[in-house]
Amino acid sequence: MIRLYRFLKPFTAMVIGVFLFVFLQTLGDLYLPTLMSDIINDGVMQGDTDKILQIGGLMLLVAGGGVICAIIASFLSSKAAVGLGTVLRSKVFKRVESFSLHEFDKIGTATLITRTTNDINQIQMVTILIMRMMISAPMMAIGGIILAMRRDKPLTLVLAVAIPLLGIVIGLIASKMIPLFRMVQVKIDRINLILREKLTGIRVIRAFNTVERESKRFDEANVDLTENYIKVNRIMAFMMPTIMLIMNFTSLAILWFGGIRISEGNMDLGQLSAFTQYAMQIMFSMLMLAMMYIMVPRAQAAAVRINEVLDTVPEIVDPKNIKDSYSGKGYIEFRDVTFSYHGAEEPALKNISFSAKPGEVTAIIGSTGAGKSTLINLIPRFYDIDSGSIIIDGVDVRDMSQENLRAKIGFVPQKAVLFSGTITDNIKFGNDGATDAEIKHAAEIAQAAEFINGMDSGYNHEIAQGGTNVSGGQKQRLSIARALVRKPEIYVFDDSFSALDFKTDAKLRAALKNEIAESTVIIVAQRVGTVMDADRIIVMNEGKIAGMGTHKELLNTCDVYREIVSSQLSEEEIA
Ligand SMILES: Nc1ncnc2c1ncn2[C@@H]1O[C@H](COP(=O)(O)OP(=O)(O)OP(=O)(O)O)[C@@H](O)[C@H]1O
Repeated sequence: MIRLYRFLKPFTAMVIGVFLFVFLQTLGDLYLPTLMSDIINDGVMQGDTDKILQIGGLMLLVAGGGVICAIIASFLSSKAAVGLGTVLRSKVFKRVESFSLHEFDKIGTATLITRTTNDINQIQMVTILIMRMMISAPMMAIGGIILAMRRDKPLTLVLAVAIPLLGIVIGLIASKMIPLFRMVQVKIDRINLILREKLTGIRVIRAFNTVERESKRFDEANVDLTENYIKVNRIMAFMMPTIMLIMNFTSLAILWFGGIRISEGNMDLGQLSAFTQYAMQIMFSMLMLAMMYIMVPRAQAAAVRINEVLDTVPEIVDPKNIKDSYSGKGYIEFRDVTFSYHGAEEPALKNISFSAKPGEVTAIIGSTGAGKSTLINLIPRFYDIDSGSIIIDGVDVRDMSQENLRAKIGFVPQKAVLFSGTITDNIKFGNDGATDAEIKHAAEIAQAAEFINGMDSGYNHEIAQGGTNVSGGQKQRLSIARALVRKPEIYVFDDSFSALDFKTDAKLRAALKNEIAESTVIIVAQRVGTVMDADRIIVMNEGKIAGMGTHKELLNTCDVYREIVSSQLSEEEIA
């Protein structure tokens, strides 16, 4: 956790302020019992009203000052802790943004959300506690002991018994509570994971009537977390009365033995009253230390998880010496590329070699799981390859900056993703500087203009979160328009026409032909009709290239292609 406190630097003045005001408040708290002793001995016992008023006034002043210090310390500590939380959230978010897909696969989205929200909240809460108690608890404990001893040494024997006893009880309770608190984060992760999966898959759950089964799964995780909290609270419920019992017995013992000492003439009433208050302050400070002792490990567990994210070095980073002299505009070359997903036994792609140049359409076809999406995900360097090289415009993608590389590409993913905002916002996502005319033109080419114009607010139509208020085919067309408006050198369409009917698919491809004639186009498709006219068709099979050539060439040379074609087209169409 200490490591995270480096981010408190911008709030140094506030932290110093907290320490200062807590120090002053604690001084006041320690001074009050002495004043109480004076008011009893010099005022009440003597019947001196002036003294009572004088010391009473001073007590009010000290107490009032203490309250003001406490308010200021509370304000500053909250501000510094919330500031720390903001910085941490932003750092974690930035780090997560730089993750390659491999890190997302490895860490998991649900836990990244818990770490950015719940874990950072823990740190925030405990930071307030630490700032407030780090100074006051030890100061009150040590100061209280010294001042109590000054009042009456023999009576401190009562404390010599009570304090270790309290220490043992708190230690025992904490040892049971800390592991339970540590488990909380893991269980919240699980709830988030289930919740996320359920909410995104709600349609499938309803369609397959598995609402009850899924509710049960959620309930199990929920009950698990609840039971954990119940265990914590059970211990807490036991802790508070036990501690109060020890404290009350201590008061009783002090009054008992103090009474004896007063009757023997070794102590006066004022001293006894001050002693009792110091004893309570000592015990109270021990309680504060115990709270820290219990809360800090929980925050520590959260800190470890946050540091894990901050320390994760993304697999894909920009090289030190970025090469930015390109020898072309959109030339792609795969040289003997082999790639495996982490943890996979077999490479997903083996010895892939091909090239594509501007003005050409390269289509990739193959059965599901053949490695088509994997192949095109390597072009924007979503993953790094095991061996071989991917050269774009004469430069290895690993030698380019990710920004420059991706600026060359208009990527239309297999699963169209839209963001909340208007249709214009979503298309503009591809190019912030796009004019209204360019946006409209892109929509027309993508065959989206018709349905956009049919909407009440047209281009200002609000897309719901996750694009749930447009159809699958509309989503695909909007994500194609988003790529078009970018006017990139390379277009990558990952099965982006699959949700379109044959007519729209054909119209879209015809419109695209003129629009992107100068660019390098890579199209992944399942339909033979979509790839037939391509300049080059790559047939993928089990991660390898099974054949490459034009439709006609492949019909003669490639069995896999022939099989795909004959499964989709009639004999006449093939001929
Ligand atoms: N993130 C991943 N982690 C591990 N393995 C993966 C991952 N993504 C894909 N795979 C595996 O890699 C292989 C190729 O998958 P890929 O998605 O490239 O196939 P595809 O040809 O695009 O299939 P489809 O046409 O169904 O989209 C499959 O065996 C798949 O299980």
